[in-house]
This record gives sequence, C-alpha cells and structure tokens, in this order.
Amino acid sequence: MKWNVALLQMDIAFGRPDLNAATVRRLVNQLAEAKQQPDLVVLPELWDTGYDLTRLDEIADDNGERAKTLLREVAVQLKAHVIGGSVAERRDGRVYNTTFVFDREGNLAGSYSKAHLFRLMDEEKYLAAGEKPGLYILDGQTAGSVICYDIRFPEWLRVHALKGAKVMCVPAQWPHPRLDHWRQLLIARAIENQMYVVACNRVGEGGGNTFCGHSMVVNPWGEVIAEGMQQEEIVFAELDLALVDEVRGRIPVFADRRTELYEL
Ligand SMILES: NC(=O)CCC(=O)C(=O)O
Repeated sequence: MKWNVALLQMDIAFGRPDLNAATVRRLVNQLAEAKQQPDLVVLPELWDTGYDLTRLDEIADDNGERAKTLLREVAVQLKAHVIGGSVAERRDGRVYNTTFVFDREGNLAGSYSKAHLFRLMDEEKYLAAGEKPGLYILDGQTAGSVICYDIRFPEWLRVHALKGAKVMCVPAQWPHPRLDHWRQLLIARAIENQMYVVACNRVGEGGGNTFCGHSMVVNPWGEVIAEGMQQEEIVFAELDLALVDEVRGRIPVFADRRTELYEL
C-alpha cells in the first residue's frame, strides 16, 4: 500500500480560531487543486488557538466540536484521511491538547490527547494530560500519532510501534533554538521503530517563540524523504508501507528485544 501524504505547514494566528480555520480552508483548497491527491493530510499542533493558553476559558473547543466539523469537511472534500493536528479540547471540565483523526469517508477514526505536557510553554498549568496511545486503522493499516514534546519519550513511541503502528504522525509547534533536536529526534524515532515518521510543524511567531517549520517525513530506514523550509508550505511525500516490513525483516530489532533487561 502506498500513501501520498501532505503536511499543512502553516502559520497560526495567536488566539484566533476564526483566522486559523480560514488558513486551513485556503490550504486545503490549494491541495484540492494540486496534481497529486493526498491519502493522508496532517495539520500542526494547536492549529486553531496557538498557545494562547491564558484565554482557554474563552477559546477552548467544547468537546472539539468546532474542529471536528472542519476536519470532517476536509476529509470528505479531499477523500483523504486527516490527522487533525491538535486543538484545545474542553472535556469534562478540563482542557486537553487533542488530535482528532478522520478517515476518508469523514468518520471519526479516533483521537489522542498529548500525554507529556511541555513545561517550557506552561502546558502543565493549563492543560490536562492524556493517558492513552493514539492508534487508528486507516485503509486497514495501523497508523499512530503523538504530539510534539512526546517525541522526547522513546518509550511512548515504542508502545505505539509494538501495538502495530507503521506510520507515526507528529503534529507540533516546535520552536527555535531546538531545530537540531527536532530533526534528530524524528530521525531516531523512525530508525529505532523502523517506521515512517510524518511530522508537521508550524511556522511564524507566537507567545515569544519563533517556530522552526522543517516539517519532515522520515522513512523506516531513517532517510529524510521530504522536508519543509521555514515558510508556509504544503510538504508532500509518498509512503510505501511495504518498506516498513522490509526494513523490519532486514534488521530484526523487534524480535531481538530483551524485555527482561528493561525492567527497573
Ligand atoms: N509544543 C511542544 O511540545 C514543544 C516541544 C519542544 O519545543 C521541545 O523542545 O521538546
């Protein structure tokens, strides 16, 4: 199975869901006219509010309904699976940093709330952490997703790989001066789990940060097969899911794990 992926590397207006929804619609319309139709579309982290966490009372999305409406429309318009970046989802009196995933028919395929909250951007003060992995069956294949800071926790991505993920999507708002960390962590997660890593970062400025862009697609051999610059753009790549099995067959990392040594 081959998937064309498209990463919407966009700027995000601080605390302006209306403007950000318009940006998503504009990029999706651009994508609808592109030569290569995508099978999988990925948005960045907190694409509707940015990190305007002090105004979440006002702007958080109740049960993610605002985002779900837009993301379902995108899936149906493009006939593509949508890994909907993430939004500030108000649920049961708390606010989570949540990814909603829609399949190409517009059905909700699952959701994931960021498990590791990033203190350098005050997430732990305003957000609640998720507790479950993000795993979705799309076209009969298992894809996973985590969010931004989660990539610093190799155990967490390993859990997703062990549960069958062949493609790991990473919506992010990753700022300078840590571009090297971003690139190297994504490549390492792809090599060690022998899976595709499809990471969509934002560009622009907000909350005192300048965001790196450099959305990337890394194949299961650790090769960067697509990478954005630091500007608004749609980053395209083709995934060949058979390569995951081929690489796992070539170096049998999963069969060679010594789990009895890893207990603390
Ligand atoms: N939005 C985030 O989780 C940022 C994570 C980050 O910048 C890092 O260095 O980790």
